[in-house]
Amino acid sequence: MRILLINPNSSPAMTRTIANTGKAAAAPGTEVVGTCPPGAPLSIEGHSDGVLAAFHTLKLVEESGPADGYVLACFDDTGVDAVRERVAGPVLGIGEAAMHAATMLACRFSILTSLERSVPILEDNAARYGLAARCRGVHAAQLPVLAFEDGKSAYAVLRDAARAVLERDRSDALVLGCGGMAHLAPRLAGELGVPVVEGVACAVKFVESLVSLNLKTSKTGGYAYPLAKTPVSGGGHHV
Ligand SMILES: O=C(O)C[C@H]1NC(=O)NC1=O
Repeated sequence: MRILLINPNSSPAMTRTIANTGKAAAAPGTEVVGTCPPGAPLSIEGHSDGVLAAFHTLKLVEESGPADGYVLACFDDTGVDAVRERVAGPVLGIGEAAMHAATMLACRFSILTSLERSVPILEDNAARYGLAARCRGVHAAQLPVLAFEDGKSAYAVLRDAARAVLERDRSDALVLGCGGMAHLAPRLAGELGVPVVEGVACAVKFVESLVSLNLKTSKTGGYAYPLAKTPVSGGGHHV
């Protein structure tokens, strides 16, 4: 099978990190094609970056060859609903994937993301997924997204913030709330003593499973293919 793994921001370093993480998680026989949309913001920090990234991601999907499944590797799950309308295969964002995985491992989980501005977006997503009761809190390490490209300097800040969050929330699992943190998960797991859930690998494995079960995105409701736009003949009169 072929999974298109899209980093919706245009950071080359983060795209490499995400692609490497996805390829390492995939089973033999699963081709993971890692890419990012040219023209998208270098990082996604808040609503307007998200709108721009979703636009360019949608264009990239439409210009890419067919894939059996899709992973969108921005923790805000940017553009997931729109891509689901346009393709047949399963589409999963790393936020939704990681949150669901955490509920299978722990009673309560916390999310640690980059900046405060992302927190309300992720809180709203957890509620939309029906997981607000299991998510004890969403917190920011107060590091810009691109800071995670230099794992060394960001790691200590992230680890200390994670310890504080787990203690404050009394959570028993931690979800990494940024695609750029993917490569830091194994080391954090070793130091924190709780499951550290990272969405890129989770999303690739979930999509892989759905494809292997021949399960695709439903086309009878909210994710139906868009209708062609045909103007009413003689239309254009304003009443
Ligand atoms: O908002 C965040 O921090 C997370 C999100 N931004 C981004 O460029 N990739 C992400 O996963």
